[in-house]
Amino acid sequence: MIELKNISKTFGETQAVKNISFSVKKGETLVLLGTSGCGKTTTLKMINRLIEPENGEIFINGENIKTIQEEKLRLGIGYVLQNHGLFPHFTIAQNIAIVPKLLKWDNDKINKRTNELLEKLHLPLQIKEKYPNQLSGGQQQRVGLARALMANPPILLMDEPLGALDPITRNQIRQEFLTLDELLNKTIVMVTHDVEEAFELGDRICLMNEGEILQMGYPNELLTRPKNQLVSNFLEGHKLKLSLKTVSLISLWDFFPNHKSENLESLNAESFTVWSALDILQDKKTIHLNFKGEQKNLDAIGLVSALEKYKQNGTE
Ligand SMILES: Nc1ncnc2c1ncn2[C@@H]1O[C@H](COP(=O)(O)OP(=O)(O)OP(=O)(O)O)[C@@H](O)[C@H]1O
Repeated sequence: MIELKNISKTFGETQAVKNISFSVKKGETLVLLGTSGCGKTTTLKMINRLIEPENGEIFINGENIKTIQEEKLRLGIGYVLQNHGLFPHFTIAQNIAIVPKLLKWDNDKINKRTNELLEKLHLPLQIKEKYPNQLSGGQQQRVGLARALMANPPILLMDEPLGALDPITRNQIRQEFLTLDELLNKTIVMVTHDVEEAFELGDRICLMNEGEILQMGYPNELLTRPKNQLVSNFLEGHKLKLSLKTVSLISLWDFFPNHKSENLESLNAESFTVWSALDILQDKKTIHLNFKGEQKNLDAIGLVSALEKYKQNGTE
């Protein structure tokens, strides 16, 4: 779907991107992860030609993007900017309608689609007549996403979409991203410096450093088979949490104590990782779970002991 071949970009003395190549499959979310200044944003902006590379080529669906007229290219690519990028003197409705106006949609169609997206993104319809600075940071960020999704582009580029938000709002919107139907079939390239965000949202991760790719792979691969010490060091402080987030409850199922739940209402074990189960167990003493017709009760001690057994079994 998107393919970068030997791409480089230099600004004056700074080699921002050094001969990188990667591809993103249709429907996949690829996260560009790395510390500030490693070349993530420059890479992203070369995909919609906001920046032109000096070497290399980029293809979308096999077509070299140099041969596609810039405006036409950008109409097929939604772009969510760092700090939302809304125009301050436009109302929310006007901000959201920018691309549909270029596509010459009639007002009725724009209005219907706007309402549909505001609803899906949990935004009240009254905000349409407001200006960006009358909205909270989280609402502005959601509007930025709505604007990018309006014309339902097959590709979405997102630059630190949650960067300016407090951790709680950030976490909340992150969860919404994971379930939003509008994002399900999109090919997404997202930039972040937040390791947990990358592991939660990315199907694959491209870890960058000083304009180069350190490692590209599935979250689990980076965690369990880091290519070198730099990758390992980058993930070091997050390893425990990330590994708990990648272990699912069903992989521990056989190690859970085998007494039946008396409770008729139980949760599907398939929806949980060890991390999310621990999160619930902070408030509740026991979780009632079901998996393939079996029911079990789980408390924090049972969970930790199952995790130990799982590790001893070498299944990690
Ligand atoms: N227009 C520009 N002119 C000069 N230097 C630039 C320009 N854009 C980026 N750079 C430099 O290129 C390097 C890569 O920048 P880039 O914005 O791609 O990094 P990044 O990984 O996205 O960082 P951040 O997370 O801080 O946005 C940095 O050293 C930056 O200072």
